[in-house]
Amino acid sequence: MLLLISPDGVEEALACAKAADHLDIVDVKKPDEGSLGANFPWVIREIRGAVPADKPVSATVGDVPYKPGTVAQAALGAAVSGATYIKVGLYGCTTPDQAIEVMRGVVRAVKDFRPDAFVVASGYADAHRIGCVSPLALPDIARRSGSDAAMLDTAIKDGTRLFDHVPPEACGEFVRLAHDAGLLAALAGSVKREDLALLTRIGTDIVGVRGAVCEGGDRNAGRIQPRLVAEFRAEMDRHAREYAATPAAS
Ligand SMILES: O=C[C@H](O)COP(=O)(O)O
Repeated sequence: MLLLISPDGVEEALACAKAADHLDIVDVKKPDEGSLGANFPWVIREIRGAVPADKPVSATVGDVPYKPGTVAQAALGAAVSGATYIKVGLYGCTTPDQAIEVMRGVVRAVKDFRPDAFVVASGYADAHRIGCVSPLALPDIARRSGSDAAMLDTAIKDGTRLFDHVPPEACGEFVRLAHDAGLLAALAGSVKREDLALLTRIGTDIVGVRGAVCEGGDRNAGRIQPRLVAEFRAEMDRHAREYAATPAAS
C-alpha cells in the first residue's frame, strides 16, 4: 500500500520532504477550499522543487462542479505546474454520465500534455450527504473515462471517517471493482492508524492521509509532523507484514 500525504502548502511540504523515506506521494491541496480544495499553480511548482525528485507530486483540482471544460483546463494547469498525479473530486456530478464526461475531459487535457501522468477520479464516501455520484460507481466512472485510479475521500470533514459512511465490506467491494477494471484503488477520509489493518486486508493500493499525521490529529489547526508520518508508515508496514504472514494472503 502506498502512502499519500496531503500538505496544505510549501511549509508542510518541507515537513513531508523530511519524512520522504516514509511516504510515497506528496499531494498538494488547499484544505480551506474543501476536502479536495485546489492550491495555486505556483505552490504546486514550488513544492515540486522542494520534495525529492523521486517522489511524485499529486495535486487536487478541487471539489469540482459539473463543468467539463472548466475542470479540464484546471487539470491541465495542475499538470503544467509539475503534478504528475491529478486528482479530481467529482462533487458536482450527480450522475455517472456527468462524472464520465468530466473525467474524459481531464484525461485528454492531462495526457495530451503528459502521457505518463496518473489521473485519479475521486468520489466521496459521504456522497449521500452532498448528493453526488455514489461511491461504488467510481470504479466504472474511472474505467470508462480512461482514468488510472478510483478514489474515495470524505466531503465533509466533521470527524466522521471513511468506514462510518462506507463500511469495510463495501470498501472491499470498491477495491475489487477497481482491480477488475485494471485500476488502482485509493481510500481516504480521516483515516487513522486503527483503520490500517482493514485497509490492508481489503487490498487498498493507496491510502490518503492528512489529519492523522498532523499535530493533535487536527487537519486544520495542526501541522504535518515528520515524526507522525514515520509512525504512521511503521504501522502500515507492520500490518503489511502481518497480513502477508496470514494464510488468507496467499
Ligand atoms: O487525500 C487525502 C486527504 O487529504 C485526507 O485527509 P484526512 O486524512 O484529513 O481526511
